[in-house]
Amino acid sequence: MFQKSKWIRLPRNVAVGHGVLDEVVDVVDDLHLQGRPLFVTSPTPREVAADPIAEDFEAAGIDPAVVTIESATFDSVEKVIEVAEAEEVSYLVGIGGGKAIDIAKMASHHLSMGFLSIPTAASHDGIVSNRGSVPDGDTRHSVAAEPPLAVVADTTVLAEAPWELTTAGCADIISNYTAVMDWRLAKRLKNVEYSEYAAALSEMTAEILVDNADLIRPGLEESSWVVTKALMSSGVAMSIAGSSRPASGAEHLFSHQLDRLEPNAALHGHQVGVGSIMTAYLHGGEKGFWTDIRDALDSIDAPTTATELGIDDETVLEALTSCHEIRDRYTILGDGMNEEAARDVATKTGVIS
Ligand SMILES: NC(=O)c1ccc[n+]([C@@H]2O[C@H](COP(=O)([O-])OP(=O)(O)OC[C@H]3O[C@@H](n4cnc5c(N)ncnc54)[C@H](O)[C@@H]3O)[C@@H](O)[C@H]2O)c1
Ligand SMILES: O=P(O)(O)OC[C@@H](O)CO
Ligand SMILES: [Zn+2]
Repeated sequence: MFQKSKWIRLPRNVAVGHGVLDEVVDVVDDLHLQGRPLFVTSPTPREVAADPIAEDFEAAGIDPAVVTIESATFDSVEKVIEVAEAEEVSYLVGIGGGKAIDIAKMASHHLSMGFLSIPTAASHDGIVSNRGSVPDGDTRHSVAAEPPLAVVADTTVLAEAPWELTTAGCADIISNYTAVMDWRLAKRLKNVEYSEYAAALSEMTAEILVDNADLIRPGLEESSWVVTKALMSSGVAMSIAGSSRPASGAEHLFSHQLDRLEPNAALHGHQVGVGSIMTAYLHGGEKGFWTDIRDALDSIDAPTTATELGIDDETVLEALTSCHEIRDRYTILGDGMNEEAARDVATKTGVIS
């Protein structure tokens, strides 16, 4: 007897493009959200977007509360929850990079409140996803969180953000190739839950981005359009899967471990991109797919080596040999690489010299 069932939670409104930051009040109105919002932001995104949006709310007779967070930690989530309760707000708005949006969606989840996602950088594929990611003891990966009711992604703002944030978003998408390879491997070897739709969407998203690499150039608003659509599509793949599997495999384990070994050394997207070169090599052997991944990253100015990440070779090896332990997620790393094998893959792919 067929007994399978699931919920797929997706945003109702997605406003993307030139100048849509001016339409946040309209989006809220369209969702019939009442009461006071709490803006969850960080210092630069506050100046770039949260303050101008607050002025629009004030002009509409709504007085938003604002909380600025500095880091993606459980303390930040707690702080947001406390402010939300003290200020008696009705819904949350995450405005910023991946960290501000993650904190907002995790606090919303705890508070059972609606949440809007307003990215100020096309740097990560958590804009739409129902996942939130903060370090937790020895672990570092995303957990279930509130998906946004709406996304407002202004390509003017995203194009003005530092270029490396956009290249990080591209690399987060390019890493979908190896994430899906790991997912299929885990399905074959461990019979993990798998969605062909989510996997296909994730791969197609990476494919379209790579096919449009010529359009991805600094300061070009069309680049933000191309990259943001890919980031949202990848987030939808995660929501369909009900997990980050379509967008997170061993390359993400590697990045999460780097975050623990050397916090804030490089952007999330850049780290997963470099990880993806190495895990593609492990999947494909000496002459294979890994050069396509490296060349795709190179074509959009994303790092392809440890030096470009600003991380030393020994830290790369330590992350490679230990990252399989930080999460119960079967990947090409299996039960872990030894140091010799790690040095071999990192050297042969040119990640270390
Ligand atoms: N939940 C998910 O599904 C998911 C997916 C991918 C990544 N993530 C998480 O997202 C985080 C990475 O996101 P990130 O790379 O955006 O990091 P981040 O949020 O730290 O942003 C990087 C920097 O860019 C700044 N910034 C943002 N917009 C700017 C703008 N317009 N102008 C100038 N500076 C701006 C931020 O203030 C910050 O200093 C990681 O914690 C990662 O785990 C989550
Ligand atoms: O579940 P994790 O590994 O945090 O992945 C989420 C996101 O970074 C995928 O791009
Ligand atoms: Zn990611």
